[in-house]
Amino acid sequence: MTKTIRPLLAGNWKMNGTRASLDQIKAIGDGVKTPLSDKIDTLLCPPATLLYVATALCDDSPLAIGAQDCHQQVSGPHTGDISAEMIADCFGTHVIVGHSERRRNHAESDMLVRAKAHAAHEAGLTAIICLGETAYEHNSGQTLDVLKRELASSVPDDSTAESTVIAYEPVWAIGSGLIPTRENIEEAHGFIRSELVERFGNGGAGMRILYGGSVSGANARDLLDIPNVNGLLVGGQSLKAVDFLAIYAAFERQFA
Ligand SMILES: O=C[C@H](O)COP(=O)(O)O
Repeated sequence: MTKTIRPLLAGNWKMNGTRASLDQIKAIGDGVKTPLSDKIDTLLCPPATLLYVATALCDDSPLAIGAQDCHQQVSGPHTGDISAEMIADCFGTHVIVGHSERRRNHAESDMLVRAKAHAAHEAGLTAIICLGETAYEHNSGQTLDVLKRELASSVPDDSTAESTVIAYEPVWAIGSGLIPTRENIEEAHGFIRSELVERFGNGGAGMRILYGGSVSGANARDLLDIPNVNGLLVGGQSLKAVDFLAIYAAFERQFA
């Protein structure tokens, strides 16, 4: 772990959560109010329907609230979409773009992801840009080729350490209970770091690289111990406060 990079614990609720789940958001917001919260950034991305209420609910908490996607344009005839400006208007500070579920379910290309990340930057949001190989690509030794292509095509030129977070999420590890080996994660994150430094210099050296895919309270500390893992992007285990806070506790142990 590069200790000078401030770690980030981010939760992605995906298409889960209704008003009945607001008590979980409140409990997470309260649970991350600890003496170490000045060393660890925390973020929760509920569905867009809960975004505005969630930001109000966590007003007095260090927990940031973000969205799971944005349109690449500011406004216009795009039924069902939301813009980065709308997220900022709800006091959201981050937006996930290029998650593999959107790349797969909505045929999102690298260039579209790049445009969405750029739109996020223009709105003053931090873009969390997701990358990662499929099981086939993993098994056929193409992981680094995929990461190289996705980094070059999905990350906009205006990216900085403040405006951009990279999330490495092997598609086959998402929701499967499977996790790459420590060596695989170290290699992937080290490769991402070297590509970022080559392209963005100091900005790339300071950019956070999160690992995502079957993260839990049981494996979080081991993951955080891997060089260039600057935080975690959590799906299923972010839905309940008790699970998310168990992962937060691993951050506290690692960075105390
Ligand atoms: O955005 C989160 C990831 O897709 C990971 O999901 P998961 O923790 O349920 O495997």
